[in-house]
Amino acid sequence: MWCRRLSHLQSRLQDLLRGRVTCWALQQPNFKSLFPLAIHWHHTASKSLNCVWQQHEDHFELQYANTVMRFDYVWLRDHCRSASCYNSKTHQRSLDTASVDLCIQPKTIRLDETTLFFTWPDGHVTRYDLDWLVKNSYEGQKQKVIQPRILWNAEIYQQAQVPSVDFQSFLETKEGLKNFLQNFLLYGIAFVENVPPTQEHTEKLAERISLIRETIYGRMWYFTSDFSRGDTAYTKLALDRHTDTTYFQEPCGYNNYDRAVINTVPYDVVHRWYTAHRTLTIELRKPENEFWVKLKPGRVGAKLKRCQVLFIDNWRVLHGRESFTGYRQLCGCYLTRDDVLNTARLLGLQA
Ligand SMILES: C[N+](C)(C)CCCC[C@H](N)C(=O)O
Ligand SMILES: O=C(O)CCC(=O)C(=O)O
Ligand SMILES: [Fe+2]
Repeated sequence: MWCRRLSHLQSRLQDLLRGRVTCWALQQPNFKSLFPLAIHWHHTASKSLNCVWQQHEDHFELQYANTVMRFDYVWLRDHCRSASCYNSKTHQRSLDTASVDLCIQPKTIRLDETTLFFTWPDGHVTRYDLDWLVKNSYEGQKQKVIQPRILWNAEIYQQAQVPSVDFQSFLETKEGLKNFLQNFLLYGIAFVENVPPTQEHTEKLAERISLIRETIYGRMWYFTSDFSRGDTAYTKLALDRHTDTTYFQEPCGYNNYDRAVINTVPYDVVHRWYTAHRTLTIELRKPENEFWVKLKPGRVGAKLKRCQVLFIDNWRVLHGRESFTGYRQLCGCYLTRDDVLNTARLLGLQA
């Protein structure tokens, strides 16, 4: 139902009379009864369509599917999907965006069934399906359900009883992989159980969902407290919660240990940063925000036992450890975010 405040319609009417609004397609017969003047409306679509548009000086306004959308004219020209503007095989734009006149306006706009046709001054015709416009408009995107995320603390996560996925099911079934990724996207961590405790099997798991990112620590890292690298990770010391590789141009996430000297901002901004850092750290160190996992050892003595693999989204969850004694070896790798999200999307998940 297109029901605007009367004052709004009157101001629109004044626009109309001043020639600023060039056309409407209105399917509300009762609309005319609001105004004494007879106004000529383009009834170019089936009555049930209920689609109204206005061509303003600097944008195109469309009301359809209970959404009021506003489109820039350069945008409407730039997103043309005609054969000369768009390669439908590669889904790539052929049109040179920089060639579009920034003051472009359509010469005519026509609605035929559910397609809007824009004819540009050079005669080029761009067609848009109404549903495509809703889906790809700024206003339509705002309504889109974004990937749900569950914010949790230790209690919430424990109570959620999030099931782990079995190694075999993860590797061999779409269902197992999808369930794992669904949990990973919802919580930012997810477990695979029953994994043979070898680097090869861990690598196989990782490659199931992503490319493995090679770094200065190697492709798959297999490390222990031998200080083979000049880093606390290669000791028995505790590690406070953190994320890794904050010193990379494409870090996994931020980390206090590795933070370099702050010398890019003046002292007063530095102090504001420390205050914000303190607020964050207090929150992060609240016991209720710590979820402790005792990773099952894959090897006890000479006996190999199946273990579990934990995947962490470094943009959502930090990791750390307690100090320990005895021999401990950890195997893992860094995954590329784009590829994890791509695998999730290929399985139909919102990521
Ligand atoms: C051992 N492993 C490769 C997993 C991590 C090494 C990370 C070292 C550094 N402190 C950082 O947080 O980036
Ligand atoms: O030893 C662990 O459990 C984690 C070590 C760590 O955080 C790291 O290597 O970055
Ligand atoms: Fe780490």
